[in-house]
Amino acid sequence: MTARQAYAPFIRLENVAINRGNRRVLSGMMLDANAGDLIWVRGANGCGKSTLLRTIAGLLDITSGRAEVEGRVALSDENLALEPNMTVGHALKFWADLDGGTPADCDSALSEMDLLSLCDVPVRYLSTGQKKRAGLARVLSSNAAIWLLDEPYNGLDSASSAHLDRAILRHLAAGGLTLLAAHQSPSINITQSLLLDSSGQMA
Ligand SMILES: Nc1ncnc2c1ncn2[C@@H]1O[C@H](COP(=O)(O)OP(=O)(O)OP(=O)(O)O)[C@@H](O)[C@H]1O
Repeated sequence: MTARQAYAPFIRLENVAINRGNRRVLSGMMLDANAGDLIWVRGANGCGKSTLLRTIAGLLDITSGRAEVEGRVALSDENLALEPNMTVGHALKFWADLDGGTPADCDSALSEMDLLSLCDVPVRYLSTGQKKRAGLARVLSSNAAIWLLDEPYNGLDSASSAHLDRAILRHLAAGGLTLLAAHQSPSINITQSLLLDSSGQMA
């Protein structure tokens, strides 16, 4: 959390259930996550990890239970959410502006995700790994207290993974909160893991 964020972030889920279409995808979700926490969300394909992150981001409604999210949220998932025709630099500054970040936040995120040399390249020309790094740079430059990272290491080379780890650690040390959905354990220390079984319940 930076000085610009007045309140400590938290996420509380109490017996949350989420339907998608006519199907119950998640049920019985409980979570109490606070500033400085790194929560690893894990489970088999289709168990509901992305659904959980998208719900906390406010993109999906809960069906029952109680969900409280305090703090600005930034989500990185398979949807890049950067305008394909803008250059990387402009696209990031556009979003940072909306998300409470500054041009300086953008420059440091571009540097951290090794994108400075691609600043003037249209987003649509980026490779898979470069797109992933650009999506993560959007989160890093957002000034959000809560980072929701869906499979953030997929497609990243080892240098970029190490940069991301450092950025997460700095975010946590500054009072941020991170939920990270991944099949592999993160290489940095987690606070707790949230294991979902194949029927979308906490295992
Ligand atoms: N729009 C939708 N309508 C109905 N069902 C959906 C919709 N989107 C996802 N689902 C279903 O919700 C379930 C959970 O999907 P989700 O993407 O959250 O899983 P996941 O754990 O992130 O999977 P993976 O590890 O493969 O990324 C899946 O069974 C999926 O088919």
